[in-house]
Amino acid sequence: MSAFRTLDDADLAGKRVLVRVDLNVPMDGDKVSDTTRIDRILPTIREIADKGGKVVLLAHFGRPKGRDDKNSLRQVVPALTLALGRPVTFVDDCIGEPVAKALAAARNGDVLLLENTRFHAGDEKNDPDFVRALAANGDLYVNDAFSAAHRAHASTEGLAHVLPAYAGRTMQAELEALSAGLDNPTRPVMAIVGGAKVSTKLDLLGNLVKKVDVLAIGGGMANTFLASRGVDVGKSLCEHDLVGTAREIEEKAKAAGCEILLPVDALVAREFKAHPGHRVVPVGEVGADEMILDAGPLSIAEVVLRLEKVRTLVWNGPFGAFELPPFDTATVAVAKAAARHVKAGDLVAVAGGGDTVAAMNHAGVIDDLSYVSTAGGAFLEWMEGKALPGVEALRKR
Ligand SMILES: Nc1ncnc2c1ncn2[C@@H]1O[C@H](COP(=O)(O)OP(=O)(O)O)[C@@H](O)[C@H]1O
Ligand SMILES: O=C(OP(=O)(O)O)[C@H](O)COP(=O)(O)O
Repeated sequence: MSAFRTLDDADLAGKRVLVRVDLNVPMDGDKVSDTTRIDRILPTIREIADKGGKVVLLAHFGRPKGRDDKNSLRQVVPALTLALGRPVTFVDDCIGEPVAKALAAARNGDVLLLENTRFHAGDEKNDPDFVRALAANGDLYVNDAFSAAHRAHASTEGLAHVLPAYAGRTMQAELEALSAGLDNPTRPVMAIVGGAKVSTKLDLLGNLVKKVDVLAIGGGMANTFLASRGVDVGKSLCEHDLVGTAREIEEKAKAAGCEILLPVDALVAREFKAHPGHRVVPVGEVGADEMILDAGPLSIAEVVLRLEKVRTLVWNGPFGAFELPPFDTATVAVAKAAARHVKAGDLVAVAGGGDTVAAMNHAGVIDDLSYVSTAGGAFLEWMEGKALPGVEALRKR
């Protein structure tokens, strides 16, 4: 018996179904640059619509402080409509009159997308009044946003306590695939953690080092660790106030017998743009006006060599600013090496995260890894063995 109620258990016909999805998709200007998160929620949307429910999509975008055009979900409507092949009605708010009016005008099977839930501070605060305001426009709640399930927010957690709650098809599929691939991982296990969300992911590395044999660190995360070792990282993305936490993680890793791999060389540039004129330097020789934008060739070789030895790889966060060539070099080289090992049958490789998925697509390995999750932070927390609030709230009580 499933631990969750699923769409199989829901009577959807004629119901207003609040569906939490993750539309925090990578953008190139005002266009969605990778539609994986959109593609993965289509089965849930179609099933609810085809069974006669009114689909009311709830999602966040970015980390806005209040309402702003840059973080409006309106910009996702064309890509969602195209992928779904059905009209999507955009509603300019996620609570109150505008939603009630749009629902009154909607027919069974229609799809509505509500504006960014994070335009209201009550979402991230899981404020009971905001939960009630969201719930006022729904009869049922479906959570299909595994990739946001590590957040105990009103739209990811609070709603499950006030409306009949169900796991969506992607939520089910993610949990099943991750369990099948990683519940009993074959050792040695290597984790790669890179990317830009340093402050929110740094803390969880303290537990991750107890679960893995090697932790290779890239991206802005690596710069913070390099700074904690006294390396001058110039103008690189780096959380200088977290160098103490980075040091503590290194100590925890040592105690747990987990080896930490940091870049020894880097691609640096003065400007954050494609082909800006770059140089390869040892990490100790970054100029005061330069930024580390990718790992260098020696660092890539080191990680690729480890892939010969490890049997399981979990990966969140690119090694560099992969959207801007040539700073995709390390991410593409390591992704291709991982795919070769998966093909040879000597590696289970699972990668996840909004931008990581885009990076794996860019490297052309999306179908060659063992599993690609839409989740980054949530996937790492799941890997740590942490209970995810959005998942826990769905459990049958
Ligand atoms: N050295 C770097 N400097 C600046 N940005 C970087 C660097 N390395 C990686 N990034 C950026 O990190 C972003 C992805 O990080 P993150 O959001 O943490 O990953 P995910 O969405 O997969 O969880 C990418 O947009 C990439 O450009
Ligand atoms: O993109 C997301 O996570 P990810 O970058 O870890 O893949 C999720 O939408 C969560 O976003 P948040 O980290 O702003 O809460």
